[in-house]
Amino acid sequence: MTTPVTGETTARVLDGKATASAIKAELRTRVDALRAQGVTPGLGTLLVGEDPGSQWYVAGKHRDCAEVGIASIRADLPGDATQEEIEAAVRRLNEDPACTGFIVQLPLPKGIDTNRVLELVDPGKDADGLHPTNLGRLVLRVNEDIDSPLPCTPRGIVELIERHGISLAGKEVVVLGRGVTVGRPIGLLLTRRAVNATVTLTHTGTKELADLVRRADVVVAAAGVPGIVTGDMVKPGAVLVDVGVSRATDPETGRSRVVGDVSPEAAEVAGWVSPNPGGVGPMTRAMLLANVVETAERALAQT
Ligand SMILES: Nc1nc2c(c(=O)[nH]1)N[C@@H](CN(C=O)c1ccc(C(=O)N[C@@H](CCC(=O)O)C(=O)O)cc1)CN2
Repeated sequence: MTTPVTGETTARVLDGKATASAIKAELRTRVDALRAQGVTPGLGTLLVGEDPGSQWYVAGKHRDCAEVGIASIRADLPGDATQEEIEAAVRRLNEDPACTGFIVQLPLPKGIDTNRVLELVDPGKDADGLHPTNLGRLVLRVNEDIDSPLPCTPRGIVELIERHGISLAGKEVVVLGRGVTVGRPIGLLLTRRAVNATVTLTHTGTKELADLVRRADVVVAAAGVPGIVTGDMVKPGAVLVDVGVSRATDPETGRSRVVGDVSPEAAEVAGWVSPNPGGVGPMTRAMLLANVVETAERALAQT
């Protein structure tokens, strides 16, 4: 038997913007302490191509860095950059002492071997927590502290839920989507002893999706399918975390807007819901900063 997280009919908001702001204020203090000891954390970004979304995300990451006192290093390559040119840029960031952590903005252009690029990143500088070594630690360290970066979006989702006073221990979580940045790693994080949730990972081959979602105390919707979580699929009081980022033109304004995986009716049945935008996105950005600060703190502790 599972218990709904709340019994209310009007969903409360998992406010990612406010939570991210609070985390950034905490990080600012930690960055000041590092700088006082002669260490300036520096985030590098590698952006390939001119995709407007990716450009916007990367610009946001550098604005966030400025806010908390982290230095910024940008490496931008044109959309027709070759595999070799991209790999050379990764090597330069690996070797740059000013860059204490960096990310390769995803997706990379078609034809580029993304796994080969990500595997070249120095695991000690992997600010996204997506290097096989760091993902491997997440697999292996079920019960101990993990002294390496965690994937930003999964970590942000757990923080967002827990900082709203919701315990995940013993909860049934259904995840929609098996992508590398969210769906696959979040189960590893949620099933660590410190969190202790029970997780079902669903994907395009899953049968009876609606029945599985209906049992869930917490739904993490990262399928990238607009409105895939409908009202009839949601247990009253459940926690809905909307990770989907699809784009649609607003019929009233003619402007492009974000459409999530959670339909508006589903949000009415839930106990808690993350707005989209304003939920998981700001938390992803805050967790990237946390990874950079923690890497610098660990390096200082080892000197
Ligand atoms: N190397 C990585 N690439 C990508 C990641 C990632 O974590 N690492 N995730 C996404 C993009 N992403 C960060 O890079 C990201 C997406 C969205 C947001 C965000 O704050 N979104 C806003 C809304 C923005 C809008 O209106 O379009 C929000 O949710 O409020 C931040 C980061 C893929 N690539």
